[in-house]
Amino acid sequence: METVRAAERELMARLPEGALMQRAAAGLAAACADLLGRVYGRRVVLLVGSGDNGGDALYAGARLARRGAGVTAVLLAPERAHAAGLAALRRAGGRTVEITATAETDKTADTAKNGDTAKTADTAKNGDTAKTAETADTADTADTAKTFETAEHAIRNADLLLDGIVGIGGKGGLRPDAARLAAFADSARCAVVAVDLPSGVDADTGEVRGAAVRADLTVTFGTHKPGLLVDPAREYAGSVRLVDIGLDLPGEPVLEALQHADVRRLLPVPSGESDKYRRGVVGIAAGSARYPGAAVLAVAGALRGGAGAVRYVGPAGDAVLARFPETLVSDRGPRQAGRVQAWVVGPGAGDDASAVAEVLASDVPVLVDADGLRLADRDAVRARTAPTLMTPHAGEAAALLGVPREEVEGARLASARELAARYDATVLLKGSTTLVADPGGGAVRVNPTGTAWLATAGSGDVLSGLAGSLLASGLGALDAGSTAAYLHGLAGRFAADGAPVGAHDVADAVPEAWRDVRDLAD
Ligand SMILES: NC(=O)C1=CN([C@@H]2O[C@H](COP(=O)(O)OP(=O)(O)OC[C@H]3O[C@@H](n4cnc5c(N)ncnc54)[C@H](OP(=O)(O)O)[C@@H]3O)[C@@H](O)[C@H]2O)[C@@H](O)CC1
Ligand SMILES: Nc1ncnc2c1ncn2[C@@H]1O[C@H](COP(=O)(O)OP(=O)(O)O)[C@@H](O)[C@H]1O
Ligand SMILES: [K+]
Repeated sequence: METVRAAERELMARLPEGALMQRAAAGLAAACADLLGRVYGRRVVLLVGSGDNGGDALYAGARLARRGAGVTAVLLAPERAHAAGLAALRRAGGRTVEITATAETDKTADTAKNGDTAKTADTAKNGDTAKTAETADTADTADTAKTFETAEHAIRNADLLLDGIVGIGGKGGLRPDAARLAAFADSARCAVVAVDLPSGVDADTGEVRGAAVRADLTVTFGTHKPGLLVDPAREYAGSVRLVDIGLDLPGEPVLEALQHADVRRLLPVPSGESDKYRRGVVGIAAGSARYPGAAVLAVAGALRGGAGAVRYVGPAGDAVLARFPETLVSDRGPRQAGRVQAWVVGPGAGDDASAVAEVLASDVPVLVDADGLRLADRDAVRARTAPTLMTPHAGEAAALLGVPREEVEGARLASARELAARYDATVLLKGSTTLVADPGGGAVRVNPTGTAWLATAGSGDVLSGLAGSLLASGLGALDAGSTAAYLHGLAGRFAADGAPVGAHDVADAVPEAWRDVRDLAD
């Protein structure tokens, strides 16, 4: 987030004080109004932390109050709440509930004990304040419980809840009092809007440590924070709306997502001079007596990926030919199977280590999947001169990294990068958010088309064949992996259309995905 902060600093130096926050708050209030439909008479609750994220919530609350909403701000650290934002809310007729900090978790309780009369004066002046913290001496456990109870009551009766606890300034997991408010937000019946990002998620990595707010909508400012696009944080964010506050972000982004127009530019299209060999031949070394279906599905994907021919090597030749008579089947090992422009090795391959070693020793691009990942020698992968694309799911990535699966699922971005660095290979990490990372660093590609309907046995085999075919037709590993994931996701959506499908249905829908990209780009 340092780039965002630097861009904000630069812009703030050129703008009148508070202008950026006003832009943010205006966009936030507009998004809330859209969600509410009618603003007048609605009950809006703001969860307000001690930083500028709370300030955004307060200013947006003031705007909604001016349009007739009944707005209550729950102040997590009343003495440190954004002063101008709070004043604006009060001027607009908003109410406040002041959380008395749990003594052992927040030093502001001590400040209060020293006689913080400003708070009392404020509340007295503003007669509609729900909590009356007479003197600081009453800041005991019972008082704390009471303020939380008041907050919970307000949240239970709200039509809309804004989470302004922390934004990009949040450090580590939410502290206990903030976590308690996040839990209230979780049980709220109304829509929850996160300000900039759901409190408790890491803006840079998408990691979630401990409690975090689950939002229906996140209104984010200036730029999509990388964490909002990667699970698990993505799930906490709900849908994401970007408010342009005029930031000019320098440098390379951490994440990027292909769009239709990008994919169309990448898709190989045969020309007048093409023949089947010039379009590229992809070799599939997959399947076993136990898992012949993996070979069939990988070939099914490969036939739809742009290569001019698919060569199959392995013990499932009969099954492959029965389904796809156009396949060139060889009963010899990969080394003797004839020339290919790229290999796919591993799906359903069992323990055939020699096929994996032979393929890795070739000088053409190689995609390693499934069993192949376990059997691939790391030094052999690192020593390759042609590109290597590895396509693990979280469990396979965890085994390669020597960590529990949950660790990969909780830190997808870091895991994909780490694996790419260790193997000096491009890594496509499959799952709820598919990421493709190059070994040299640079922006990681996040696939925007995925759907949970793809979580069906064998759909990874289809993806391998598809990506291998794109490698054979000349795309680099990053482009082949991300283009395949894009088409695969679309194909999953078209095939499923809201109902369960098998992996072969996904393969059958790839041409439809291809046409969609070609026809709808721009
Ligand atoms: N800059 C700009 O121009 C613009 C910025 N904008 C907005 O500002 C936001 C960034 O504001 P920010 O930098 O004030 O930090 P913020 O996210 O409010 O958090 C810091 C506060 O949280 C606290 N805290 C920290 N960790 C915590 C935890 N684990 N659990 C609980 N509390 C924790 C921390 O407490 P402390 O550590 O100081 O005790 C501190 O008080 C940004 O996301 C966007 O919304 C927009 O208006 C556009 C213009
Ligand atoms: N929850 C999910 N949301 C979106 N895509 C998913 C989800 N779960 C799995 N997928 C996708 O489904 C495919 C499953 O592949 P994989 O795990 O290799 O299964 P298999 O080995 O059975 O083929 C991958 O493309 C993966 O990204
Ligand atoms: K927030």
